[in-house]
Amino acid sequence: MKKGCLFDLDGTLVDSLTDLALSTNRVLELHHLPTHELSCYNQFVGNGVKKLMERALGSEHLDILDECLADFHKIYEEHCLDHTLPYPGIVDLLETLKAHDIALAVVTNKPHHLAIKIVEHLFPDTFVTILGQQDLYPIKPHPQIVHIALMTLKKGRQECYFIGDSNVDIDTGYQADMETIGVTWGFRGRKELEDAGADFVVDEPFEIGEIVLNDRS
Ligand SMILES: O=C(O)COP(=O)(O)O
Repeated sequence: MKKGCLFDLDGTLVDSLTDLALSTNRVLELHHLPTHELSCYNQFVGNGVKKLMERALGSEHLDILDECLADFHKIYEEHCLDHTLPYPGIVDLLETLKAHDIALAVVTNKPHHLAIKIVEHLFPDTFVTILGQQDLYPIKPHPQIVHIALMTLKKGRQECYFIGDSNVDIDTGYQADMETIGVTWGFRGRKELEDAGADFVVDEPFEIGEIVLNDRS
């Protein structure tokens, strides 16, 4: 049986799209630029805040990227828990996994301090470690952040699943030589996860529990 799960955050554990989109659109408004529909942000999120802002600005406005990033950090820090909630079934799943002594970690491209703020608020005392984007290591899909999480969990890569909603997550798990579970309720959907080569693709959180607890490897 597997002994640990490494979870992506945005689009996997929590639906954070509205807060990310509203904060980014607020930055665009401050700079008198056109805003984007909420649905566009499904594709903008996943490679960290810098990439999110680059995508929202478009290639013709990258000269103001640093300014916009500073504005985003201020606005999003204040609003990151306005609408952000766990997806239905996630809290039950995490409780089931914990009850079976599965060690849990969050591995996200969201800025580290905000990942901690959101996860500790929505899932207190649930995760052994929460790792977000910081200058100490590259963002996903580079596997270094996974190696740090596994060391903290004191688990080997074959003992854990990497679970996420995007090709970045599946690629991260692949590069770390782990089995991967793609989730379809997040920002990207089944096709992207299958194309990325996910070992499993699930439509409901409880299915993760079934895969992890029935694992015979
Ligand atoms: O900020 C992002 O790019 C999204 O972070 P994620 O790794 O939790 O999907």
